[in-house]
Amino acid sequence: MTAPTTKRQTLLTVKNLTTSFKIDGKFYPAISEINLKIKQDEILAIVGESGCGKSTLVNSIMGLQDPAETKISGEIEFEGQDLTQLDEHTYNQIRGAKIGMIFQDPLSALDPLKRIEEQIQETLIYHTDLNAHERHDRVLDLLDQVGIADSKRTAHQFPHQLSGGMRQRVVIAIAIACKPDFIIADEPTTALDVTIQAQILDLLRHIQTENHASIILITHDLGVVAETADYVHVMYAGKIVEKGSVTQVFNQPKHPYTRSLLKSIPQADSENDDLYVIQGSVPSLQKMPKTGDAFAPRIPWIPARDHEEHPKMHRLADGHEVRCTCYQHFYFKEERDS
Ligand SMILES: Nc1ncnc2c1ncn2[C@@H]1O[C@H](COP(=O)(O)OP(=O)(O)OP(=O)(O)O)[C@@H](O)[C@H]1O
Repeated sequence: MTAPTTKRQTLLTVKNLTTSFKIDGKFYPAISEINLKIKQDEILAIVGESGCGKSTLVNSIMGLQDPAETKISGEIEFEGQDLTQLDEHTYNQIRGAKIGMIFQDPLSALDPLKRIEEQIQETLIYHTDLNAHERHDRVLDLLDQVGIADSKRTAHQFPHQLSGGMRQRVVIAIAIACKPDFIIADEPTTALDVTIQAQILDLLRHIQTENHASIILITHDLGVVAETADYVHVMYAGKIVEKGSVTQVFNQPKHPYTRSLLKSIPQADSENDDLYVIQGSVPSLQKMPKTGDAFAPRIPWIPARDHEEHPKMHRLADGHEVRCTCYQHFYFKEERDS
């Protein structure tokens, strides 16, 4: 983990971002009031369970949503440009060159009919002036960089001839081909075995240090956050409910959702192997309450008066913020019952 400093330059600033999807002719927000900053050389983890809006957030940053079905408001400032205002042509020049993307499932991210070399070369052809010879060298160099031992052989193979971990290394090679300042990794280890997961996380950390890249790491796994990130934003029902350094959030979690997530991580030294289960689920977009704390229905033993009607972010310490004042009154149900 990189020690947080305040001297680095801000690379990406998201201001008051809302992304809504059209469902049966009406727009419903999937994420709203999103404010975040990422500086050079930082790894920011976005964590939350399925449906809380993590992918919507990164797809909005990457401009990957269908404009006919999506409404975006707010600003996404990257290297002095507001990405929400870009046309498709300009976006294409940024994607791949300045922002690299690593997807969850390497198999669907790769073209099954093309050799690995051709797939890496495509990015180089689009974004660089390298000649064929230089591109070939760069492909081998990239495969070396992502820890593929026999780069010449792998360059010649098709995706189905590689293991899941090798395929994800290839996807990472494509993402870093043009040395982007910024990488978005959307659940990069979810489809992989536990031992391979650790290797891929090591690789991401290595790339961040070597290339001085900033990384947004999307995950539902707090273990991954603790291992890899400098900062963490916890999302619930389309909003950031807690943000801070990994140390702040892990040592002094405040929001009831963060505390529940942390309680769900199996403890190596605990005699109790049962996982803590947070009852309920993230509401669908049509059922999302317009006011009140969206997490309140999952902690019904906390009285309504302890939640804010329009929950705001509250500053707890430098960089550490929590949504809604309910954290001041929260306790786990078992604590009351015991
Ligand atoms: N194109 C779309 N049209 C309509 N609703 C959508 C669309 N994409 C996502 N949603 C809805 O937006 C909400 C957030 O989804 P999103 O995929 O961003 O969550 P997530 O946290 O990334 O979940 P997962 O971990 O399962 O990918 C969900 O309720 C989802 O059903």
